[in-house]
Amino acid sequence: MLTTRAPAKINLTLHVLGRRDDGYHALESLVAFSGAGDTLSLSPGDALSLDISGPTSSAAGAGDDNLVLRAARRLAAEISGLRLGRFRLEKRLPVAAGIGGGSSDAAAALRLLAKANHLAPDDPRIIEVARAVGSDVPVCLDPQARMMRGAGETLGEPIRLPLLPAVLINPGAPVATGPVFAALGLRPGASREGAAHSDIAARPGAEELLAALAKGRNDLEDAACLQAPVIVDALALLRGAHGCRLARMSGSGATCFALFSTRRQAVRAASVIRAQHPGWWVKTAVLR
Ligand SMILES: C[C@](O)(CO)[C@H](O)COP(=O)(O)OP(=O)(O)OC[C@H]1O[C@@H](n2ccc(N)nc2=O)[C@H](O)[C@@H]1O
Ligand SMILES: Nc1ncnc2c1ncn2[C@@H]1O[C@H](COP(=O)(O)OP(=O)(O)OP(=O)(O)O)[C@@H](O)[C@H]1O
Repeated sequence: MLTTRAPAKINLTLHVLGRRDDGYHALESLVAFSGAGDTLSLSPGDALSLDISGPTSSAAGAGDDNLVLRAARRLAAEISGLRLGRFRLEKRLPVAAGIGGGSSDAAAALRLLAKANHLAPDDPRIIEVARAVGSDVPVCLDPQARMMRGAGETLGEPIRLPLLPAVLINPGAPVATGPVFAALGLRPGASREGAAHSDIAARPGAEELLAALAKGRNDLEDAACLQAPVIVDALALLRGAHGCRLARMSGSGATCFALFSTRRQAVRAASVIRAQHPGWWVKTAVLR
């Protein structure tokens, strides 16, 4: 049996530069990954199936449209004779949460199928299938911090992040990605004003990175807050936490993250928020 982790994707910045003629939005985003994630295993075989368990399995669904199965079927359509098998997904990440849980699961499925079939992880057919399954899937194929551009298909070199103790919180309101982009009201072909994204060094120091992040933003935050006003409360809680250096929403929401100087501050903030909101998903993480 082959096993891999499907870590949460965090958009440390997310700038929307405009809307392309194909309807997708042109982005610039510094993406990082957290230790929190799902676990996916594959017992290689001829028939394709998926068993799913874990606290958020019912929200993700085990049907044919699960992104694990969609990715596997698409790769099988590309590569005749592809060895498939029985996937087991332990689903822990909140669903429709702005942290790319489904995308990370799809990318994990492609990594496992590559291994089971002795394909290079960067085989062009795998990359093509990743793009077709979802905008966030390519960046999740090799989950390391990097810049993501275009609609998600253009990836920079890995960035070695400094130690960044973080807290991730999800207040439990699912947010669908399409309507949040649509709420920006951009016509195809439109471009947007806004400060350019700061350059990020290959190995930034902590203060250097925090200064670059402070100049950035998440352009989907306002639209997501209108759909799920509880995000405003989540951000306020993080910003008020002792030692919080920066708090922002990830992706199209509703998960928000905060960065701290020390792990102790992050642990303390998480336990305070957990006590105030026992129903929320609250995790400490080190971003990479
Ligand atoms: C917001 C992000 O999570 C940031 O990383 C991604 O851009 C979204 O990635 P995703 O959830 O994998 O998105 P997809 O499943 O490809 O697209 C969902 C919907 O979001 C919109 N969409 C997505 C990506 C993009 N660059 N522009 C868009 O307008 C499209 O309406 C699309 O129908
Ligand atoms: N394995 C999966 N895990 C989570 N959601 C899945 C999965 N397969 C299919 N889905 C469906 O995909 C949709 C998006 O879920 P996901 O958790 O990936 O959203 P997200 O965190 O907002 O993603 P992104 O940050 O990429 O926009 C949900 O409506 C869900 O039902």
